[in-house]
Amino acid sequence: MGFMQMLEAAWARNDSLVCVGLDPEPQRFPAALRDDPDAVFRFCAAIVDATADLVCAFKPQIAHFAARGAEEALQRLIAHIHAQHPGVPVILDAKRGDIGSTAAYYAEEAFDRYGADAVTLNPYLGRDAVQPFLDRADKGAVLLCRTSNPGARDLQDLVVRDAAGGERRLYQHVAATVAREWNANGNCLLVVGATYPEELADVRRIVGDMPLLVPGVGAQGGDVGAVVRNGRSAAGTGLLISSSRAILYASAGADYAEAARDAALALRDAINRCR
Ligand SMILES: O=c1ccn([C@@H]2O[C@H](COP(=O)(O)O)[C@@H](O)[C@H]2O)c(=O)[nH]1
Repeated sequence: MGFMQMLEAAWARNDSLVCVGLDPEPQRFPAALRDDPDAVFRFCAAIVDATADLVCAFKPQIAHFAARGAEEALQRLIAHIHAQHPGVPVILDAKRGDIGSTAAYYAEEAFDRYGADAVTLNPYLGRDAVQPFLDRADKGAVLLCRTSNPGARDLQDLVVRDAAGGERRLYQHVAATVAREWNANGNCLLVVGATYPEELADVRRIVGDMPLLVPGVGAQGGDVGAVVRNGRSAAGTGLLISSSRAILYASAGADYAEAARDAALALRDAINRCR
C-alpha cells in the first residue's frame, strides 16, 4: 500500500488527524532510562506503543537521532512501527533537498535505509533537487511551504513574480507550483505551521484537498480550533496535526508513556470536536 492510501486508512481507522512527533531529548527522559545505552529507542518505542491507535502518522525528526549517533536506533524504531503497528505511516522529518546526484542518495537514505513512508523536503533548490523523491510514487513527498517558526516571514512572505507576470507571496507560489506541477504522481503534501492559521486557510484554498502536515500546536502554541477550521479538507480530513514535546514530555516520571497517551487522546478529541 502506498503512503497516501496508508494515510487515508489511518485517518479513518483511528478517527484521528494527530501525528506524534518523535524528538528524543535524553536530558528530559525519566530517571530510570538515563543510564540505559538504548534509551533513545526504548523511550520512543514506549511512546509509539502507547499512542499508535490514536494517530494517523508518526514523525521522527532525524537530527534528534543523528546528533547523538543514534541512527541505528532510528532504523530500529521505524522497523518497530512497521512490525508492531502496520498501517501507521512514518514521515521522516529530514528536510532534504540538494542537487540531483546528491538528492538521489538522500532519497535512498530515507526510503531504503530507514524505511520511511514519507520524508520532509526543502523546495528552495527547485524541482530537480526533489525529483528523486517525487519519482517514488508509493512514498510521500512533504514539501516545506509556510513553516511554523517566527523567521518564516523572512523569505516565505516575499512577493515574487511568476512566469505569467502574476505577483504572489513565495509560500503561495510554492503551494501552487507543488499542487499544479510537482504532484504528477499524487504523492505530494505541504508543511504549513499551525502558528499561521490565516496562511493555512490561504494554502488550503490554493491546493484543494492535498494533505497538509501542520506542526506548531502544543509547545509552539498554535490554536487547534483555528487549524482545523482553516485547514481541513472538504471531507473533514486533509490534515496531519503534529505535536512532539507536548506529548513526549507530558510527564517526566515513570508514567511518561501513559501521560503521552493521555496527551495524544486529548489532542485527538480537541481536533475531532472542531471537525
Ligand atoms: O515548520 C516546521 C517544520 C517542522 N517542524 C518540526 O516539527 C516538530 C515540532 O515539535 P514541537 O515539540 O511539537 O514544537 C519539530 O520536530 C520541528 O523540527 C516545525 O516545528 N515547524
